[in-house]
Amino acid sequence: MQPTRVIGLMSGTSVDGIDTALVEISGGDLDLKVELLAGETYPYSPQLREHILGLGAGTAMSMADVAAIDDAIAHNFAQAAQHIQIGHHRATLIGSHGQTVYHRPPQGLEELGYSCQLGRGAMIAHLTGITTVSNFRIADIAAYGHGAPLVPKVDAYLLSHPQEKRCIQNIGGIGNVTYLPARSDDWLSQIRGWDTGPGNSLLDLAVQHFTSGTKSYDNNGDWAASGTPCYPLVEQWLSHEYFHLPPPKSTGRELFGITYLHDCLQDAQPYQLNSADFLATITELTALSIVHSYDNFLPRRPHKVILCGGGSRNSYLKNRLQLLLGNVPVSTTDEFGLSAAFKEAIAFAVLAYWRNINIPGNLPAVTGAYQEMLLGEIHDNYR
Ligand SMILES: Nc1ncnc2c1ncn2[C@@H]1O[C@H](COP(=O)(O)OP(=O)(O)OP(=O)(O)O)[C@@H](O)[C@H]1O
Ligand SMILES: CC(=O)N[C@H]1[C@@H]2OC[C@@H](O2)[C@@H](O)[C@@H]1O[C@H](C)C(=O)O
Repeated sequence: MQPTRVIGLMSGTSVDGIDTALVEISGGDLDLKVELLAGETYPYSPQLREHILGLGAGTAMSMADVAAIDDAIAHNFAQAAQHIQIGHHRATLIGSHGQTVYHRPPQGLEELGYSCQLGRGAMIAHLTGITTVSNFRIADIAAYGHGAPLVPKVDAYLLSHPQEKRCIQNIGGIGNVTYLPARSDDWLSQIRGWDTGPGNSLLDLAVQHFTSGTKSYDNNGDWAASGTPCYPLVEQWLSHEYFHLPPPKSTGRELFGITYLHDCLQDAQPYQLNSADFLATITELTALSIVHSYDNFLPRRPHKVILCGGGSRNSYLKNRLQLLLGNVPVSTTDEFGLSAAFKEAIAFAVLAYWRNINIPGNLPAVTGAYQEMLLGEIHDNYR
């Protein structure tokens, strides 16, 4: 059978731009094959980024303003899908995650979760003339799940190993892990995954704070590497209840966003840290929150930790993780043939492909849903 050409579109909690992957997919789950033909990140304009961040952070705006942001995101996503196809045969399917602007985890059985991604799939289908699957999280949430993380099942089929236990650690704005036991008869039910807490969100906000917005992130982690972590502060911050909550769990900028950063800056005042020390301290919080969550919530440490997401390019953070994990080697998915920068976009292409052939996309043991669900709403090509 001919492989299906699919575009994956994703803009994550860093709101830095639209990660776009053009892939060829064949097989189902166990025989899944994915080849990346092209990958590109198309940045948002500074104004649109500001509006999206403002909306997420609770800036008061009218419904008309929200509609304009929603439309602008859909147009940008459609444009990204058009651009990525230049020089290639046309895709027949798009999987669009959209732009998360709000995420509320469920509260037991009392209150379902709520997760809002803007950039309507129907608009993208209309503008591109390509059938588009979008709104992936709602079906899992309706089944009492968190609606996140959704990438673990894709990780399972692309990165699991017959003998090794692996942790696939995404470091985006928020961090999330997929724990993959060695592939055996009942391995799928033993996969775990959760949001570990802050990835780059606090680091990025701190860099913007110290540079009055002239820099948006700590390139390579060089600035943090020139400072020294303040461990009493790291300990204090690690006592936050999120880090002690057992999975399934998910979070977002609602918790680890600007208000959290302001609290951290206030906590740091008595220690009179300079900016480098503060960044080193936030980096240490990120690294330790990841490693502690493995120690607290996994049956045992994995054989390998494999990083992806923009934070995998932060050498200082990567080195700190390696030091804390001792003899467990830390690498990136690039070394396993899967682009660390585009893995999430690729995953939403796969989830759309699965939706189209009626393969469920969530793992109930990860999201907490009571059953497997078909993820995503299909918007036909209206042309
Ligand atoms: N060279 C680099 N050095 C240090 N950090 C980097 C580098 N490149 C990217 N980053 C970090 O990665 C972030 C973007 O990561 P990514 O695109 O994976 O996040 P996201 O997909 O928006 O988030 P999420 O996975 O939470 O949805 C940037 O905001 C920056 O903090
Ligand atoms: C609501 C939302 O967009 N959550 C994202 C976010 O970014 C990282 C972490 O928090 C993750 O759980 C999730 O995304 C990935 C793609 C997922 O669903 O697997």
